[in-house]
Amino acid sequence: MADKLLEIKGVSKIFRVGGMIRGKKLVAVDDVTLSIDNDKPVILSVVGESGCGKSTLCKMVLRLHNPDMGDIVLDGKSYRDKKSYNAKQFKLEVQPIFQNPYESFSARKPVDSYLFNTALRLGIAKNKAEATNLVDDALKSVGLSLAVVQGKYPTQFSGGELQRVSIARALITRPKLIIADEPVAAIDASMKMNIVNLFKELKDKYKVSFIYITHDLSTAYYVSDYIATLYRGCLIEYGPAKEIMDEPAHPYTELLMSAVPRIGDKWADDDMALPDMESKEYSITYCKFAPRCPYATDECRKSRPGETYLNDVRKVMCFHPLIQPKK
Ligand SMILES: Nc1ncnc2c1ncn2[C@@H]1O[C@H](COP(=O)(O)OP(=O)(O)OP(=O)(O)O)[C@@H](O)[C@H]1O
Repeated sequence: MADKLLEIKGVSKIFRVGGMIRGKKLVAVDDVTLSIDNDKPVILSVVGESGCGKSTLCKMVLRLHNPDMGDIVLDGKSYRDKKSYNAKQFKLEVQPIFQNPYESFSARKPVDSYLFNTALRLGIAKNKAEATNLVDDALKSVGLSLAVVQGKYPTQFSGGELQRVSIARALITRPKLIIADEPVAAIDASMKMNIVNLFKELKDKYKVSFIYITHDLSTAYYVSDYIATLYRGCLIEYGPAKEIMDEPAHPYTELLMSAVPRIGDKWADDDMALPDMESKEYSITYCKFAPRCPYATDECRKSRPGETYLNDVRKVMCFHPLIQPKK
C-alpha cells in the first residue's frame, strides 16, 4: 500500500472555448497539487464559487477528463501509465456520487436493480444470495433497507432518500475513495445535514475517504477534515478544516468565510461581492486574485505566488498571507 491514497501532482486542464478560429484557452484547473494519505480515511472538501474548477478537477480524478499537464497517482498507480490501468479495478476503488440523484437512475428501472447490477457485474457477489446480503447491508448503512427499496422506481423516493440509495450503490464496491460532486445541492435544506452526516459515519465504518465538492461552506466546515479552496482554477489554500475556518490565511478565503455562516446557504456570487467571471482572469499569469485583493502589491501583479507552508500540512498560495508560518 502506497503512503498516499491520492496524489494530484501539478495538474492542469485547459479547455478551448468559443470556436476554433476566434476561440480562447480557458485554464479551468491550473497547476493544482493536493494529496490524501492512505493511513486514515478523511473527508476533503473542495470549495469555491461556481466555475472555479471543482468539477473539472474531480472529473480528472474520475478519469472522465485527461489532465493536460501533471499527473494523478492513485494508491501508487500513475494515471499516465496506461498499461497498468484496469477499468474494473478502478471502478472498485473509486466511486462517484453526482449532484442530482434523479439523473443517476433511469425512471424506468427499479433502483435496486442498479445495486444488484453493481454487486454482480463487478464480481463483488458471486450469486444472487450474496448480492442480496451486500445490497441490504449497504442500504442499511444509509438508513434504508432492501425491504424498503425493492421494486421501487426513482420517482417514488424523495431527493434525499434517492441520494442515500446512490451512496449505498457507491459503497457496494467497498471503494477507497468516493467523489461526491455537490451531493446536497439538489436536496431539500432539511435533508442536507442528514446526507453530510452520513459521510462522517461511513468514513469510519467503511474506511473510505471522500472528496466532497461543494458551494456550501457551512456543511463543508461541519463534515471536513481538510479543505481545499480553489479560485479561478488555482488552489489558493489547503489545510485542516478547523484551522482554515477559524483563521483563514488567504484573503479570498477570508472573504468567503465572512459570507457564509448558516447550513444550507449557497455562495451566491452576489453575496461575495465578486463581479462576473471573465475568461481572461483564468489566463493571467500573476496572482489571479490580485485584481480584487485589498492587500495586493506590485509583486502580486507581476508573478504567481508559490506555496507557503504555515505548518506541516497547511499551505497557502499568497505573497502576503494573513497569518505567518510557524517557525
Ligand atoms: N467541457 C468543457 N468545455 C469548455 N469549458 C468547460 C468545460 N467544462 C468546464 N468548463 C469551464 O471550466 C471552468 C470550470 O468549470 P467547473 O465545472 O470545473 O467549475 P465548478 O467549480 O465545478 O463550477 P460549478 O460549481 O458551477 O459546478 C468554467 O469556466 C467552465 O465553464
